[in-house]
Amino acid sequence: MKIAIASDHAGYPLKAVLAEDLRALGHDLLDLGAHDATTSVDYPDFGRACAEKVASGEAEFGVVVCGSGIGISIAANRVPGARCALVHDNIGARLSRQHNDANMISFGARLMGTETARDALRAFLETPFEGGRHAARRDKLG
Ligand SMILES: O=C(CO)[C@H](O)[C@H](O)[C@H](O)COP(=O)(O)O
Repeated sequence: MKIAIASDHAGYPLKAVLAEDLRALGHDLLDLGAHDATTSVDYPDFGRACAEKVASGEAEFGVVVCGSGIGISIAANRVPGARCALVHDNIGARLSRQHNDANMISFGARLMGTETARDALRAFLETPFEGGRHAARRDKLG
């Protein structure tokens, strides 16, 4: 799958780990930065850039990371067509796909463990949207 990934400086260390996992799984990665943890950058720029790749169809899914996961998910969700879920664990990752058809996932690198994020990302990618009663609700998200 083509997957876009982005972070700010705070999210960079976790983004690097997740990007490596995605490559190892054979996904085609579009890495939109940031490219180091020391240069301070602004999460809205990276959340928007990633969401635009997903909304345009250039990427099937998007992964975004900042310190808390909050700011970069807010930025992503301001792009029409992006459904970015701020996820803290495996069950949230699964539900974001099953019920919300989320096409982006957001993590807080300063708030969650690396292994939990790795596990949640795998769960997100392997879980299908359930459709049914959830489809009309998803459509109402715009
Ligand atoms: O914006 C955020 C909160 O949603 C992110 O966690 C940022 O990564 C954080 O604010 C960056 O903070 P810093 O003190 O500039 O490193």
